[in-house]
Amino acid sequence: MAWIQIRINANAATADAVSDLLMEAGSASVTFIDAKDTPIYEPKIGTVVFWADTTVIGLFEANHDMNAVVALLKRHDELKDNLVYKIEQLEDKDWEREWMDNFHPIQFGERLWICPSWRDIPDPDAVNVLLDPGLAFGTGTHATTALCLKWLESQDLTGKTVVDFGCGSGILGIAAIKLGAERMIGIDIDPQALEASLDNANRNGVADKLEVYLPENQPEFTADIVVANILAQPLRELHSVILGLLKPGGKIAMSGILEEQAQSVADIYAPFIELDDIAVEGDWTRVSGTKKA
Ligand SMILES: C[S@@+](CC[C@H](N)C(=O)[O-])C[C@H]1O[C@@H](n2cnc3c(N)ncnc32)[C@H](O)[C@@H]1O
Repeated sequence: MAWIQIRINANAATADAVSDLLMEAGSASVTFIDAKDTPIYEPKIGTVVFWADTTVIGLFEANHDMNAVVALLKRHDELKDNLVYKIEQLEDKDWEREWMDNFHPIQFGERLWICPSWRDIPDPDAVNVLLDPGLAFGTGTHATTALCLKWLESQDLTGKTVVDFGCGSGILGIAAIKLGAERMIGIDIDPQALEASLDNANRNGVADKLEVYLPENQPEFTADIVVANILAQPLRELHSVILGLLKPGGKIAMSGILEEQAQSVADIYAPFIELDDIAVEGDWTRVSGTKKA
């Protein structure tokens, strides 16, 4: 099917209203993107926070009357005199397939492969994780996930209990199980991430070793290993929660940390963790170490 999209320059105050108007105008989907690459640190659960410069994109069938869409948007008080937008005809292609076509098996370290579940496994003798991220984050293509996967691949996980804090697709915890861990506990604020993690655990035949929880439901326990690929701000703010999940002598790897933020994360964890050297991949880093007794 052919599609047409409208991109509207909005801000934190208008993005929600623009989205509502696009839906009212018949948009098949509305997407928000950061116009200026400014990270938003974790909002409180139940709140929606937009970037100061947010682009709102509405997708319509190609024959939709876009003049009517623009007219509707201009009825909004803050948009009527300064609506900045761009209408683009999209190439007619199968967008879902396009994404799938671009996701290929990737190797991490010596043993580990992340394989899209719809592709052939390149090396049947390797440690293979079959993955379909669904609506959750985590395919292995992002440097932050890659930093954690390489770290997990370098550890002896045999018989260990692993916490995947911010589990997304479950990629890190499931890789840990495939690398020998006995039990994985996934924690995420997003119910879709818990669902994707369970689906991927089933796909890999390891569902009996995996438990997933929203933070408010997680039981009390401590683990041998914690991996947390969230962002620097929540890693700093939640340091006592995250450290509370780790046994003395246990190991932790954290990512989602930009290079300029790494020292501030390391400083907060240094009193409790014997830190390794900070690992860097592109703009992103990994802070890791061993919990002091
Ligand atoms: C960057 S993704 C990482 C997904 C996957 N672990 C990976 O490495 O690719 C971050 C995940 O952390 C979750 N998250 C963010 N803040 C969190 C918090 N405070 N507690 C638990 N999960 C959180 C998000 O919902 C998201 O699924």
